[in-house]
Amino acid sequence: MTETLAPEIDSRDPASFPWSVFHHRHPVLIERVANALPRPSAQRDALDALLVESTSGVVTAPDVESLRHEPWPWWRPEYRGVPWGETPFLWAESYFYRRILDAVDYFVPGPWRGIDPYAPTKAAELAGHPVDEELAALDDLATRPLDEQWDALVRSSLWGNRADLSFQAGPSAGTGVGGVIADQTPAFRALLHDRPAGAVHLIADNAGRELLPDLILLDHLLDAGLATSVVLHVKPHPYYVSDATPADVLAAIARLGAAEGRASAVGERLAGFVRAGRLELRAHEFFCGPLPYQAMPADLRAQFAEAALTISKGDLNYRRLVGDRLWHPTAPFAELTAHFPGPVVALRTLKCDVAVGLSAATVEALDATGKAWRTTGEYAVVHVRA
Ligand SMILES: O=P(O)(O)OC[C@@]1(O)O[C@H](CO)[C@@H](O)[C@@H]1O
Repeated sequence: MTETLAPEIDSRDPASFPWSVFHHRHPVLIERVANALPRPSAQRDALDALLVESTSGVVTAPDVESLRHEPWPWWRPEYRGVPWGETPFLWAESYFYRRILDAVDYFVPGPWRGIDPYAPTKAAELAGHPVDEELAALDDLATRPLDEQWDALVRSSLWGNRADLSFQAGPSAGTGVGGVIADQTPAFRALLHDRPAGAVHLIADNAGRELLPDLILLDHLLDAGLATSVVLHVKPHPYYVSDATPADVLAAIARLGAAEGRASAVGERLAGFVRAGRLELRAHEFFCGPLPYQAMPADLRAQFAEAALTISKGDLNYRRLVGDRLWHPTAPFAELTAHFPGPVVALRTLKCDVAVGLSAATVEALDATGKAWRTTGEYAVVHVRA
């Protein structure tokens, strides 16, 4: 049993990955948000002020009016006046993204309310040529044996997580795919193929090139009778850069429907599943909160308790699932996720310091490469807690 809690991650050390996120990645991001749309100068000023505050200042109070949708304690008033780097990284990053929405008047009644600051980048990604190529590959896949199709769909959902737009902006972007360093794909397969079909939930991560393969996987589950229904949990509003919102799901389904070949059939089928209530979209406020999943509210817990299986996508969901702590990388995934109210599968590429569920030999081999294997996105895991 992993009895003692490992230290919570923060961003105070200039040599650390979290520090580089605040000091290298965020300036690029702020610049992009500031320039992707023609913004009034007050918004530009607020974005610049946020960058200065979060890299060299102390946490200031949020715009309380804009937090009216969310329980105030999530935002930890006790961190006011504390240097950002000394607050937990999970909290600080979440709060940073929340404050970007304040800076661009996302919640303020008026013309800017509800305008997703990341929409231009998301739209460009969805319209891009690489998406056509990726979707065209579906035609060939249809001719392969079912087992191979399943593996390919899982792999594509897994590696789709690499295409997160925030990651692309960073200085530590990896080159070349390293591989799956803990692979419980057979157990994942068994949970769906060797048990009576039930409701499958998927906690989405990024829009665009991650959400497309996620939707294709969900379509497969419904079409092949591996799930009776699917629930897709997305963010109720923009959050970490490319995080999927309900609008992004609808855009992705439309993109599939407008594509050529098999992708188009998948898009039409997905639209039909939505109409028939077999694919349900949910967007709980907790998904934009700065807390680990262990602290999820009772109503959300009850939703997952009803699922035959929940699939958790991506790095941030993984951090929230196991806890954003410097666990020993061999700490068992099943133990750290025992709090989750039902079977759970994590499909994640590694993009931060959190690593668990690895064998000692794997950790030794990765350490011996001398690479920052935890943060480059070159490595991935498929973890299962049945
Ligand atoms: O959840 P995702 O999209 O896979 O990854 C999000 C993420 O890579 O962005 C952060 C840096 O901004 C990381 O700390 C973090 O986990």
